Amino acid sequence: MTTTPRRVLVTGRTGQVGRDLARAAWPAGLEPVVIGRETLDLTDPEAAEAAILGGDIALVVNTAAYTAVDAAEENEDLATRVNGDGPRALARACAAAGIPLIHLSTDYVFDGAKDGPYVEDDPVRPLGAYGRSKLAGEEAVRAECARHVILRTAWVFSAHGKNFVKTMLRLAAEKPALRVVADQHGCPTAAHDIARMVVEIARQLVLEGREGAWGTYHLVGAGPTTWHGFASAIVAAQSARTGKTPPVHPIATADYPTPARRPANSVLCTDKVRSTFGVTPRSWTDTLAEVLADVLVDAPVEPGP
Ligand SMILES: NC(=O)C1=CN([C@@H]2O[C@H](COP(=O)(O)OP(=O)(O)OC[C@H]3O[C@@H](n4cnc5c(N)ncnc54)[C@H](OP(=O)(O)O)[C@@H]3O)[C@@H](O)[C@H]2O)C=CC1
Ligand SMILES: Cc1cn([C@H]2C[C@H](O)[C@@H](COP(=O)(O)OP(=O)(O)O[C@H]3O[C@@H](C)C(=O)[C@@H](O)[C@H]3O)O2)c(=O)[nH]c1=O
Ligand SMILES: [Mg+2]
Repeated sequence: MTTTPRRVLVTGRTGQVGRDLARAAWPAGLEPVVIGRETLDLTDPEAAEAAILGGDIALVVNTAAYTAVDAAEENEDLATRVNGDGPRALARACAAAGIPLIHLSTDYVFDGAKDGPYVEDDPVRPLGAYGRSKLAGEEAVRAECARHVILRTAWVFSAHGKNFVKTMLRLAAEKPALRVVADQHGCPTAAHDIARMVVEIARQLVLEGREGAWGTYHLVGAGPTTWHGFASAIVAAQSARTGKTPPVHPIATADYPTPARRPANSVLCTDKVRSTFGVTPRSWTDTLAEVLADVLVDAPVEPGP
């Protein structure tokens, strides 16, 4: 006997996580419907209703967001409309349709002053406009849709889109040396690893009808590092292929001025998501190797002069 698969609406089709959710291995009972801005612009609350109500949807996964951290300082209104008001409209529509919402958030809701990994109920205090806008989204989701799973992830990388890995590959090809901050600690996370775990959580919520696990979870790659540590690993892997090894100099945050302030420590503890959903985030060193292989197949990085 076959049953009709349950439809899971995924936003952010062109984004890192949305793209990998489209490519992920979904169980037979779930059918991802991955949509982009042209179908659901998060700044249009009526679009959220239209996409969810009457769409025969069993779950929504919201990966779409305004993610330009520095630009958000000058565009906080737009960032807040996309990251705060957009999720509010989605959450309202989910509640009206009687379905749960998985919503992605960020380590940048924390101020970075904690000594040690952040747990889910640690106090939040974003340092910048992007973090404030994402915090507004978390609060709106909690207020509007009781059946929610908020997943805070961090330092997302993939072979596609804009991310730190792609930036470092480009700089390593162009520059004789790199300078990267060594006093900001966090957890690099591969988009395909997020996608794999989101699918498993979706399976439990929809196919097992799991109730009672609603709330906020940290979901990041295993193995804390610094941006300098991350950059060094990227460049080392790259130089094994190109034979070029530009040095990666550790610098202080003060020596790399940016419009947005970033947390000095945003290492997240993943015990809660592991014990609740039985998912195990993979080491970023392993997933980095997979992403680099993908980058080089898709768009070989030119060697520098
Ligand atoms: N990237 C990172 O390092 C981190 C990301 N996160 C969170 O994880 C989630 C996924 O991030 P990631 O995949 O990297 O994001 P990307 O920046 O790769 O993609 C963002 C997506 O959001 C879409 N989007 C932007 N504005 C709108 C809008 N007004 N209406 C509809 N869609 C819109 C973009 O569409 P378009 O192509 O049309 O612009 C794109 O598909 C986000 O919630 C983000 O805040 C959390 C921690 C780290
Ligand atoms: C390019 C470059 C950056 N840096 C620093 C700047 C900054 O402190 C750090 C990371 O820079 P990026 O701008 O790539 O990363 P950033 O945009 O801060 O990445 C963040 O994006 C949002 C969406 C999130 O939610 C966060 O989890 C996080 O992934 O590296 C250097 O030190 N040297 C360099 O050459
Ligand atoms: Mg950035």
